[in-house]
Amino acid sequence: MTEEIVKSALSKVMYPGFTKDIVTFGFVNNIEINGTDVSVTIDITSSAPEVAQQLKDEATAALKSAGASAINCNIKTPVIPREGSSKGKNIAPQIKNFLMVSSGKGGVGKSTTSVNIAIALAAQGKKVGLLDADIYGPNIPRMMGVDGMKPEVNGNKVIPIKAYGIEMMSMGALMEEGQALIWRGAMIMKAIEQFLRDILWSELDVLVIDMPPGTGDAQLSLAQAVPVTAGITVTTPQGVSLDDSRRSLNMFQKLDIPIAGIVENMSGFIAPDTGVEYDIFGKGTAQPMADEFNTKIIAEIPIEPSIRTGGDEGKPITFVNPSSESAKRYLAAAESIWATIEEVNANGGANNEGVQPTTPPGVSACSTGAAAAAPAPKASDESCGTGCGCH
Ligand SMILES: Nc1ncnc2c1ncn2[C@@H]1O[C@H](COP(=O)(O)OP(=O)(O)OP(=O)(O)O)[C@@H](O)[C@H]1O
Repeated sequence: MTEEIVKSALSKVMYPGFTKDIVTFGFVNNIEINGTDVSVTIDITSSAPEVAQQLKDEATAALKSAGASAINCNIKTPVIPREGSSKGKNIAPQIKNFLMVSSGKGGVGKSTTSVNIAIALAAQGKKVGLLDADIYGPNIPRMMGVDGMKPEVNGNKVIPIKAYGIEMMSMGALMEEGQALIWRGAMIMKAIEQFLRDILWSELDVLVIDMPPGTGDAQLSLAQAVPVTAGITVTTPQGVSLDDSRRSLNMFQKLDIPIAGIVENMSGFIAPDTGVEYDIFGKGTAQPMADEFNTKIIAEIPIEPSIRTGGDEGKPITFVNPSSESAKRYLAAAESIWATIEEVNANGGANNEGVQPTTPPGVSACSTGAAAAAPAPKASDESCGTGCGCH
């Protein structure tokens, strides 16, 4: 037996429900050969016992017909979070933690923050996904250097794009530009649910989610679909931005999302020639708001030209220049966020039971115009299909 023979045998084993084999998916690891004895580990993304059993049977049969005698086929499945580590509805249980990145208004640097925090968390050894749920202005693909790249679709699942060591998916990578601009209510809910259910995310330590600006349907849908472990809000130091950010923090409270802190972005300016820091929009002005919400400023990120060029060119500063002042601040913010996530989990985990739709007996929760117009759910459906979360 050789590694080539083993791989060729296993490449005949399709992943259940897909038209692609387990070798192409990259699920086959640790091939050990001793004469005709073969030991392999198959690392899968499903935690369903029947999938593991089917793969074990098919892989063992394939190896046997390729000439192996003693076969040890170890199927590794994702660890489902401990009972009690989070509560309520969770349509993406292979993801351990969810971090919602919000802002009161557009253009304050929410996507820039999401990208750099995601990269910082990955640099600190976490398995990270980055979901661009800013359906109205999906610019994460450009910032991650994968603009225009279409993800691979397999069956009815989409495989996340990989960049800078993290898994990424964006509405921008799935549809034509501007297509989502008129989306409202039920369509947004459906899109958010699909991002979580129909994307083949691996077993992640954390999914960083870049939300659309403001406090609307997308935020509510996300909070109802998964227990969000922590939320951060991004603001600039000007009073008008702070007012809007207050609404964001209020929303976290209403949705039972633990607040991990505030990123004050464009906080001062570091002159690239001298390194001297100047106040432009102000600096430290978010502190009273942090006190009001019993949270903290986890980073003051200055206006730095290389943050913008890094975004435009798809070269995030935290990856390409981790020793820069701004990158150090993103890394410190990521540490602080992780500490909050651990604290939340140590205290029973996130819980979205309180934000599920409540329905008086005999009345459908699908009471919005768009949802009411949707086809009636079949008895076997997991949900009514409108994403209203009523089942
Ligand atoms: N600290 C910073 N220094 C320099 N440029 C920055 C900084 N933060 C963000 N930018 C730039 O400001 C612009 C807006 O940032 P970004 O797209 O991250 O904002 P946003 O809040 O996600 O906007 P929207 O929600 O409207 O999509 C981008 O060109 C980005 O590169």
